[in-house]
Amino acid sequence: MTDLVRAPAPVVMGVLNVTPDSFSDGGRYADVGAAVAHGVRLRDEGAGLVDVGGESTRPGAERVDPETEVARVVPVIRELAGAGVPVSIDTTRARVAAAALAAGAVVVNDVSGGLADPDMARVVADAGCPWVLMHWRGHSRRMTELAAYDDVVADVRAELGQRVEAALAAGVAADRIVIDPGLGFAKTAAHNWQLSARLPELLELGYPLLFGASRKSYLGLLLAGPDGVPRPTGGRGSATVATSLLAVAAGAWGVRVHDVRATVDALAVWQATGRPRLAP
Ligand SMILES: Nc1nc2ncc(COP(=O)(O)O)nc2c(=O)[nH]1
Repeated sequence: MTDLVRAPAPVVMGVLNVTPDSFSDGGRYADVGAAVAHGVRLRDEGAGLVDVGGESTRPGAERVDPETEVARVVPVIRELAGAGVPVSIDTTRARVAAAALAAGAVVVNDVSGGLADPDMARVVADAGCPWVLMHWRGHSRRMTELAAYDDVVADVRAELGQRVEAALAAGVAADRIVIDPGLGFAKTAAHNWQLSARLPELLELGYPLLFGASRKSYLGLLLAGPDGVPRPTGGRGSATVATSLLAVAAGAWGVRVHDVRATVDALAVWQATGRPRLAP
């Protein structure tokens, strides 16, 4: 297994959604050949991981059955792994994760942090692979109810801590765990900015942190024009690079992005400048 979690940070995780309805690139890579070509391109641009997802995680997106999800991701993962591309599987289902690992994936990226499928911890523990535990409050359109926090950073930290404890209790090794604040999942734009500004408080949990802001709607709101219309997803690349770089400077282990080259270039500047840190 690739010990990515011990890899020198920062890791750039390139997004490869093989779904017809993902919010920013839905449908573009539904064809296996196109998907594999894009995954290889992301690796060639400097992605340390290519994150393959077969079910849109967009709030309110139609769920797909496990068979469909497996059919979407396994052929792509098998070819990417065969081409030497390190792959993470973006799924909340143990069965899909197991099939993806068997096809050559080396990391499980679980937006539910293990909540959606009680079997996921066993699959990950048996595989001995890294497991990204993202903060999540369920598959739901009811964003406002789910986005109720006293202090979003303290609450996310506490809930991620619970997910970590559950993973450890299930036999997952501590050095295989990566945490993720889950930007945009049961969070308002204000919550996302508070989490971005206070990442060191999440890092106090003692685990590598993956930061996933790429092209998300809160960036569109920030960049809205005078008419109040949010910037479309295709125009959020610069803001994504900026917030990803700031997250790395604050101590993030990795960033999950669509635009790998731009991110890798920005991180090269950060490295050349001596890897300056944001004061906690
Ligand atoms: N670990 C992790 N995984 C994720 N998977 C999907 C999305 C939704 O974005 P997409 O539809 O562009 O993939 N965001 C995350 C995230 O923030 N963190």
